[in-house]
Amino acid sequence: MPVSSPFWRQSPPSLDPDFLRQGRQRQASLTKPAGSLGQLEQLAITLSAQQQRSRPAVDRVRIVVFAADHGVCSEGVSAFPQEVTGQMIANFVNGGAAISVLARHLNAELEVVNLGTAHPLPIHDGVVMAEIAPGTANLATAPAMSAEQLQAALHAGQSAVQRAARTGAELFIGGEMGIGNTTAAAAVACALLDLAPEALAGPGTGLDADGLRRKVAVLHRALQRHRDTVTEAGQPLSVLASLGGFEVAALAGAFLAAAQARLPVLVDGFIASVAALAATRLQPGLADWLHFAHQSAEPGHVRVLTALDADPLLRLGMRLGEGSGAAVAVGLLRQACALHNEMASFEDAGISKGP
Ligand SMILES: O=C(O)c1ccc[n+]([C@@H]2O[C@H](COP(=O)([O-])O)[C@@H](O)[C@H]2O)c1
Ligand SMILES: Cc1cc2nc[nH]c2cc1C
Repeated sequence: MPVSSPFWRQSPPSLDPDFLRQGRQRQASLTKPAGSLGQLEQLAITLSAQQQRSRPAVDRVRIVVFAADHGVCSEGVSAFPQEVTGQMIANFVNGGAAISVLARHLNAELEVVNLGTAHPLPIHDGVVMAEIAPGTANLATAPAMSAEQLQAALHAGQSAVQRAARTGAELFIGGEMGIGNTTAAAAVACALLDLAPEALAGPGTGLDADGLRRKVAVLHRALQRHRDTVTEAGQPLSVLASLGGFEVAALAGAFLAAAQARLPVLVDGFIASVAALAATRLQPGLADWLHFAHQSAEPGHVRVLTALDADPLLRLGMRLGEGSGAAVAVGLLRQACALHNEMASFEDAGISKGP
């Protein structure tokens, strides 16, 4: 039997050109001046080509929150203590977190995947256990994870997408929860974009000026510690293993697997976008499958979005993670589909066409 390459080595499919053409023609036929629905027009056209449906829909939304802890927390890089990661896992499944509320109101399915927390948790029904280790190692002093742990995280992302596809999801949202993960995400982005920590580090959950200076110094040490590994060939994977987090790697795996399953992805904030950046560095064709929901208040996000050539739908000053910004943008995708699918054409409505 031939040995197949791992899923992250396989190129995502390209968008269906027939549906792209049909979608453009339909938008041009609707009773509005050409282009007057702005970004909503291309959104509907792209969704139509992604789903290979002339009438795209995002009624069935699957939100997966990947949670994990970070060894770098021992450097004092977060305003919150590490045990909050596990406590929030409980809050997600108990229905009290922001993403729990948004998922309920969207009638979306919410799944929580625990990739490894440092503090023991009571068993919670409804949490998918995919524990890799009780958190990553401290990325300032050691590789955050081994090659095997990286593969386990990528596979955890793929498995979540396979479960989503089995339930007939029409849109995938990958959320994350992990105290300290803005440090890991900033480190990955610095390495991939060759930018200084000052450009990517921000307050995260609410660091003060002293805390932010400490975070920048930790990032400098981390980049120095890993300078040989992160400049090797096969870079995105070595960068993720040296500097990432389990949830960042799982998101990268999930995005790649979603594209392979022809499942459109709505990307959330800073951490999710860094995962998208690593994944598109691995497979540039992934870009066709990603929609960007919002620009986070985390200052480094804009650098990452620019590198991805992304034009996010919203700018609300959100900086929560969990998939919350993406969940808030689902309404826009639904409205883009409704307009595309239900508006009358000039011909049907008997309205004179312009230029
Ligand atoms: O998504 C964002 O843009 C975002 C920006 C800042 C913070 N967060 C969330 O806050 C946590 C990480 O913040 P920190 O300060 O502990 O690194 C993690 O659980 C993220 O989901 C998320
Ligand atoms: C309370 C809290 C909720 C979160 N959700 C995502 N990141 C978070 C960080 C904190 C601190």
